[in-house]
Amino acid sequence: MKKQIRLNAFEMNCVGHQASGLWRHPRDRSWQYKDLSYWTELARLLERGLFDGLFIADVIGYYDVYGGNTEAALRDAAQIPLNDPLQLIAPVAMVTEHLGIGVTISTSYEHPYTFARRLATADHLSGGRVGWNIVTSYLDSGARNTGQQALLEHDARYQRAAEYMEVVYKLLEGSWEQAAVVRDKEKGIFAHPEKVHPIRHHGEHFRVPGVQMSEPSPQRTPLLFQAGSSGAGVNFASRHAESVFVNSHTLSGLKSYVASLREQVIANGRQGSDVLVYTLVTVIVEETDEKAQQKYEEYQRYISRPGALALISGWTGLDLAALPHDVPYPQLPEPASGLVARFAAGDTSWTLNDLADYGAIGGLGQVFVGSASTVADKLQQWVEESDVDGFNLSYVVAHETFNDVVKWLVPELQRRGVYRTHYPQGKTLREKMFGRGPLLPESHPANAYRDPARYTDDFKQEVKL
Ligand SMILES: Cc1cc2nc3c(=O)[nH]c(=O)nc-3n(C[C@H](O)[C@H](O)[C@H](O)COP(=O)(O)O)c2cc1C
Repeated sequence: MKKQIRLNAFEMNCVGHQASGLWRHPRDRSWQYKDLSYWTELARLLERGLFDGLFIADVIGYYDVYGGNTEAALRDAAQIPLNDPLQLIAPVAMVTEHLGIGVTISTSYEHPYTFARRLATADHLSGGRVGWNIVTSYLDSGARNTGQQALLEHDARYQRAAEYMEVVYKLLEGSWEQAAVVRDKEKGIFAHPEKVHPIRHHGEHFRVPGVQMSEPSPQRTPLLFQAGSSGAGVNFASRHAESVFVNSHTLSGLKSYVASLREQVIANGRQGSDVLVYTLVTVIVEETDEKAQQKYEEYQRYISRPGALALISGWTGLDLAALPHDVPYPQLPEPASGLVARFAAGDTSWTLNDLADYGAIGGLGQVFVGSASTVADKLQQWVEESDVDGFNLSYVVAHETFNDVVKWLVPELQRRGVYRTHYPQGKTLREKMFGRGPLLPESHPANAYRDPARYTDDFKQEVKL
C-alpha cells in the first residue's frame, strides 16, 4: 500500500499567523480571530477535508527583538494581539465529531498543578480530542512579564520541562485510579478516597504534595506534540512526543531528521511508528498551475517586510533591524549571513529583504504552488523519500488557503489512494491517530507513574525521565 499522507492545520489565535501583512488582503478574515464563528467555520471546513487536527500555536510575550521594541510587531499584527488558545477547544469540539484540537502550552510559565487541571478539563469537554504541544518558549519578553529576569538558558529549559512532565504524568496518570469514581448513590460514595493518591512530588523546580483535582479524562494525558530541533529538543521529543512538528527547508534535511528522531525513539524503548512527524508547508493550490501562480503573486503584493522580520528576529533572537536590508548576504556579519544563506538555496544575491519576502508567506516553511496534481506529486515525493508522515499546513489568506486545499488537493490525494476517505474508528484523538486505545501505550515513560503502589507511603524509588 502507498504511504498515506496526513494533513494538519497550523493556526494561532491571532491575525495572520505566518502571513505577514496579509491581513490587508481583501479576502482575508484572520482579523476575525476574536469571533467564535471564525473558529467554528474553520473547524467544520477542516473536518470536511478529513484533517487530523486544528493545531493552535501560541507564545507568551511579544516580538520585541527587531529594533529592540514592539513597533513593527504591533503595526503589522505580528502575533500580537494574541488570544488564549485553550479557550477554543470547547467551541471547536461542539461543532465537530472527529477533528483533533491541538493547543500549545509552554512549560516555562504556568505551574503544572493548575495546568494539569486545565488540560484535563479540555480533554473532558472535547470527549478526548485534545493534543498538547509542549514548548519551552523562546521569547524573553514572556519571561520578563511573568516575574523572571529572562528565560532560563536553552538546555535548562528542557531539564525543567522534563520535571514538568513528571508532575503532569503523576497527576494525570497516577493520582486517580481508573476505578476511583463509582457514583454509588446507595452507599453515598462518589469516589473511593483510598483510590485517589497524593503524588508527593518533591523536585528541583516543583513541589506538589497532593491529589489531582480533575477525575481522569478520556485520554488521561492528551496526545503529546513537540517541535524541538536541537539536541536537547530531539532528546525530549524522542522520550515524550507522539507527534512532532518540524520545519525543514530541504528534503534531504528532513529525511535525516526523521531517521535520527526514529532511531532515538527506538533507543528509548518505543517503536519508530509511535511518533508521527509533520513538516511545515504552505500550499497554494488552484484549478491549474497558472491560476495557482497568479494567486501566489497576488498574495505577494500584500506582504509586510517589517512584520516578517519582526517574527524572524524573535524566532532567532537576532536584531535584524540594525543591519542593511538590501545588500547580498555574504556582506552581512555572522550569524545574520548564515541565517539568510540557509534559505537562499545557493543564490548569493539574497538580501534580508529577500528573506523577509520568503518568510512572509508561511513563516520559514516550504511553499508549494500549483494545480492539485503538481502539489500532490510534491507531497507524495516528500513523504516517500523522507518517511515523514504528513504536513502541517499554514494559511496565507484565512480561510481561503484551507478552502482551496479541501476543494482541490484532498480529492486529488484521495484519487491517488494516499489520503483517507473517512475518519478512522475511535472517539479520542489517540485512537484515531494510532488505531489503538485512548491511553498512552505501556512503552511510553508516563507508564512509570501509573502503578498505585508508587504513591503509597513506602515507595522508595523515583523513576527518572
Ligand atoms: C512547526 C513548528 C511549530 C512551532 N510552534 C511553536 C509554538 O506554537 N510556540 C512556541 O513557543 N514554539 C513553537 N515552536 C518552536 C519549538 O517549540 C522550538 O522552540 C523550536 O523548534 C526550536 O527547537 P529547539 O529549542 O529544540 O532548538 C514551533 C516549531 C515548529 C517547527
